[in-house]
Amino acid sequence: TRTSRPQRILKAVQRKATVGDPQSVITAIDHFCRHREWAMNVGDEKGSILDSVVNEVSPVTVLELGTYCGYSTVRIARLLPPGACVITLEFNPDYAAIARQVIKWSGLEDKVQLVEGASGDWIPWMKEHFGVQAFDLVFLDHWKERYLPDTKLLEECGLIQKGTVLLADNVICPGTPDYLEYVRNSPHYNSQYYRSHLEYTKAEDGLEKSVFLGY
Ligand SMILES: O=C(NCCCCCn1ccc2cnccc21)c1cc(-c2ccc(F)cc2)cc(O)c1O
Ligand SMILES: [Mg+2]
Repeated sequence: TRTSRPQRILKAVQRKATVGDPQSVITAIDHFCRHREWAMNVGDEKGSILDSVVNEVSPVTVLELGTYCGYSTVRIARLLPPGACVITLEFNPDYAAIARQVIKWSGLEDKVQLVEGASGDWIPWMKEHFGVQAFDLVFLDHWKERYLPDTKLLEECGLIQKGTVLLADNVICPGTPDYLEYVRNSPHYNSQYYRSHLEYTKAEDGLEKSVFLGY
């Protein structure tokens, strides 16, 4: 097919969603991915859990690892008060280009900083480049084998402090066994599993919420 799946998702947003209305962007993507083509957005069911964690944490600075088309970026940013922002990292330039347009359509570009690159390269520069002290919330949704090394890197860089909440997608499907073992057995984290389903399917998946307790 000439167009990519992210391009078709953007088309669905431009056809069905209202400019400046984040909820209509979310609804348009969920409808397209449930009824037309599956795609790896966190989706509506796990998305509601994400919403509740964002509301509970009321973060000022959020780090999202894995933007894809910007679906979860929009879900998070729409709940942030003025002055709060989400820094979202995307490795794939084609995904990033689509996400920028989806975020713009939702009218949330002032609350979002989209950065292109690999987590391992960017995390050590976050403090210096963005003037971030520590993140209040980190949403992990990128390469599943990078969840653990990047959590350790965030710790080493002082970007995780007492009270920082890590929320990880796909801890069952595709699965992140080494990450789960780490946060569930570490005395420095208080971890909780939110059982759900893989986006737009009946397969089990879930989110793991881990609160850093300090050293
Ligand atoms: O792979 C997934 N996501 C990651 C995509 C690539 C991220 C690349 N990337 C972005 C930022 C970044 C920074 N540094 C390095 C790399 C970086 C994913 C997969 C499934 C899935 C797929 C098939 C299936 F049969 C069942 C489930 C479901 C999900 O919800 C997912 O999230
Ligand atoms: Mg995911």
